[in-house]
Amino acid sequence: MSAGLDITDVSATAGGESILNGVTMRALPGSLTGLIGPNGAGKSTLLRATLGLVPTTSGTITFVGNDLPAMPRRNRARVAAFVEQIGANEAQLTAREVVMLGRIPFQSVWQAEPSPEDEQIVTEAIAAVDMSGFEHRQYNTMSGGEQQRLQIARALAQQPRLLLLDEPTNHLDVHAQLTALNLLRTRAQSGATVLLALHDLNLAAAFCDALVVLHQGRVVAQGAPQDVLTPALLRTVYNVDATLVSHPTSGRPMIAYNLPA
Ligand SMILES: Nc1ncnc2c1ncn2[C@@H]1O[C@H](COP(=O)(O)OP(=O)(O)OP(=O)(O)O)[C@@H](O)[C@H]1O
Repeated sequence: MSAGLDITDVSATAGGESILNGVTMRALPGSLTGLIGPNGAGKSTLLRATLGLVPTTSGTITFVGNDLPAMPRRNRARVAAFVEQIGANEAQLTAREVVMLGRIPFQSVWQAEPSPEDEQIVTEAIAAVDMSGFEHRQYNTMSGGEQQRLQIARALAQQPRLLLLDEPTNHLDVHAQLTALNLLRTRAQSGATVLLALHDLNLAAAFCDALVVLHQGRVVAQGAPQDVLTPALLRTVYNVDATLVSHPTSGRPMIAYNLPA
């Protein structure tokens, strides 16, 4: 058991097919852990299984030793936040109300209004994703990138010890991508365990402390980005020819891709 998220020998099926096959991985507090792998590898299924949203057929999933999928929903929501790939349909809510949803697990059932502390936390989360001017807009009138930033703010407002995000940089422009990943890194540095599925391997290499590679429902590599992102692995998993160089300022790996000749 670690002080973070431990996934041990987890398998899952859907529609009679094996989707996850003996997945064992760990995400530690203080670290940004990237979950990478091609379309259909099982990334979303693994994130959803972690929160008990899809059933598993074997294995254990614990956070700080507690069985996460088995936790009562409200208790789990006090510990773990999830940004799904496609945001939930909060059609009738304003942007601020969407972010306030992150405070619900902490509000008592007889509480009529959010507390001043809730309001403060929500204001800060909205500011952190550069959305302060949009608070009173209807969520369903907002662009994909604006909605994504608000979903990240909602998760931050939950002040989770475990933060799971499925493609959080989807729809974001380059500045917003860097802002979002920087925010997540800061949360990790303050002690949160952050696990995020990413398609952009250059962002994964630039920000993540550790990477877990899923391929056809199995973990095929995990470790530091510079150890995991090899041309051989990228060829096997993504079927691309990759050339690795160092980022001119950070020294982190950067990848140039080509289709195989
Ligand atoms: N309910 C289901 N019934 C049948 N197949 C499913 C179901 N849910 C997921 N799958 C299949 O499981 C596989 C893994 O899906 P998953 O969404 O976890 O992949 P992913 O790695 O997140 O992919 P992407 O990068 O495209 O988002 C896919 O082949 C998908 O079609």
